[in-house]
Amino acid sequence: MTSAISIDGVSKRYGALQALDSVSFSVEQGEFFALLGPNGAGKTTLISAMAGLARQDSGQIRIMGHDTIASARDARINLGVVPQELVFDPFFTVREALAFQSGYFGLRRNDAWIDELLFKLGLTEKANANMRALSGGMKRRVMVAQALVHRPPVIVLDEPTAGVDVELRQSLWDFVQELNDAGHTIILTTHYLEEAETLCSRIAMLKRGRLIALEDKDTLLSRSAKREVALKLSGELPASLAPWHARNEDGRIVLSLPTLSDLEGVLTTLRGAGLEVRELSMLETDLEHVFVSMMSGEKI
Ligand SMILES: Nc1ncnc2c1ncn2[C@@H]1O[C@H](COP(=O)(O)OP(=O)(O)OP(=O)(O)O)[C@@H](O)[C@H]1O
Repeated sequence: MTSAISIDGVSKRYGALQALDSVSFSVEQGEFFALLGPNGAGKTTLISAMAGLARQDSGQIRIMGHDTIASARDARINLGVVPQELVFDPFFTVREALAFQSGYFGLRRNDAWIDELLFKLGLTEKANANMRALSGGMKRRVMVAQALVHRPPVIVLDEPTAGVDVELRQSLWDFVQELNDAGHTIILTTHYLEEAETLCSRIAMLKRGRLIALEDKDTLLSRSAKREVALKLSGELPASLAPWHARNEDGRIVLSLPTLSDLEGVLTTLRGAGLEVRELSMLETDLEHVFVSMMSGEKI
């Protein structure tokens, strides 16, 4: 099956700044994929190149098999991008904005789908309101609707929940999840790691324009999962275990073990030192921890 998105050796410079450095990866059809990275990592640059808004210096991007440069129009028709910034014409009503966007894709009779989008995104009552009169969250919903007017199979959301309240965030995710269930491929960039953790099945991480990780969420989590152990002891931690001492937390000593099987040795050492283990628990690792570790260059 053709990949939804295939990115092959894509590089882009802005003057002396290498915004993207030989980035390659593919997103398969039907995936819910997360693209994570700190500010300035190159996420928006990559999305702009996918959408044909910026041109890479080298490398190739294909959307549903269509090259974003050689077959720009076919590539664009297959892609819906919800931009990070709110871009709109303040003089249009919501419905007009969506009709205009449909026209851009050559769709003249698109009212039924526009009505459905308005309904699904809770915008029905705002259909005839001017864009400038909408709250930020409502404008954000219109951005999502705009990206979907041409029913693209591949949908990219560039930090869609920035500045969006909890309730809207949840309804937005329900809707995006519905689209994914219906077979749409979703690529999401977000700073809310818990969103990526709950929604996405595969995660790519960019750092200074380079792809530093690309893995199944579960693999990524299990790479460092459950290797921290919190202990309450009857006395001081023996000096021989000091190298594994990560921190103290809530009156407990947290050890960071290279592998889980090292726990056996730890317990033997503690017994040998005549110490009683009053409490022992494994600490769960969440994506946030993995992310921060990888971004700080720490080995996990
Ligand atoms: N048009 C441009 N001209 C010059 N430099 C640019 C331009 N667009 C982006 N950059 C630079 O390229 C780098 C990557 O930016 P980009 O916006 O792609 O990162 P990002 O990962 O999307 O960050 P954020 O999370 O802040 O949106 C940054 O250092 C940015 O300053």
